[in-house]
Amino acid sequence: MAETAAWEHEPGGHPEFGDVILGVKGVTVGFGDKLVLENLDLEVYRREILGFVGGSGTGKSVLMRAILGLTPRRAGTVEVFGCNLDTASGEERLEVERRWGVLFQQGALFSSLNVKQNIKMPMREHMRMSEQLMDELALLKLEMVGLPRDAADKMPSELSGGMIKRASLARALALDPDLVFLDEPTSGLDPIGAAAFDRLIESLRDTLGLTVYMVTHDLDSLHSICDRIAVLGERRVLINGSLDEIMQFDHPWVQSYFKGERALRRVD
Ligand SMILES: Nc1ncnc2c1ncn2[C@@H]1O[C@H](COP(=O)(O)OP(=O)(O)OP(=O)(O)O)[C@@H](O)[C@H]1O
Repeated sequence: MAETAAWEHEPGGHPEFGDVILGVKGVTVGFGDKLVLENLDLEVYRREILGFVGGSGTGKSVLMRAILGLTPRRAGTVEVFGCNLDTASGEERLEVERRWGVLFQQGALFSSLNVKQNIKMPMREHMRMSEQLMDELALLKLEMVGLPRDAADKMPSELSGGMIKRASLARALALDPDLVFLDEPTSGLDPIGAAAFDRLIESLRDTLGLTVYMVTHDLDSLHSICDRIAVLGERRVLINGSLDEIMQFDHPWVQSYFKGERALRRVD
């Protein structure tokens, strides 16, 4: 894993969870005359699994893309590993990018590359390594996410939905990141596949010390692996806290989401 910067050991983190790995302050994003996010604040702490929820179209993906620098912000700052992404030099920004991995909603594997080539892409982009070393590392990542070796030579079109998610996660882990962004990692998986994927995320957090930012609609994931939940609504984070704290929060969307018919039908 990459070395941690000195600032990360400085005091000032969350009393329960630890240092701030991702700090979003006053972020505003809009398209034309429509504001999607306004003056939004959010912190993500070291080694936690943060579940990020909100109604459809509230801006969860937009926020993730704004943090990653793929969608422009109209205001606000984003600090990752203590590095302000607006004032960072090109080299500092690259260093931050080497320390995060991203799993996009549809997996977003390159359809013309096989699984191994997909996993090697970030290595090729960011590191200078021999082809043989990249091959070996790619196979290691496959093993980490529970895919068989022979998946390496398969094209994305030959994979099941669950295998695509795992292959995409293997690519997100290619550079041994400290922070991973997961956009609806269990969507499209059957309940058994989704539960297995949850366990995988949790065990990677435990063994690799990852910090996980996970956009999800999956009530089971929120219940079973998230340490903290943030709820997006009305263009900002309405509340963040433990599941119990969120469930006490008197807001119509929160109440119907966490205590509605589907929530009550969940079997623990
Ligand atoms: N590039 C864009 N141009 C214009 N509008 C956009 C763009 N990207 C997103 N939006 C709008 O921003 C709003 C938030 O979209 P976003 O995809 O972030 O929602 P979401 O919370 O992730 O929804 P879901 O849970 O359904 O995936 C939507 O109204 C969407 O149409």
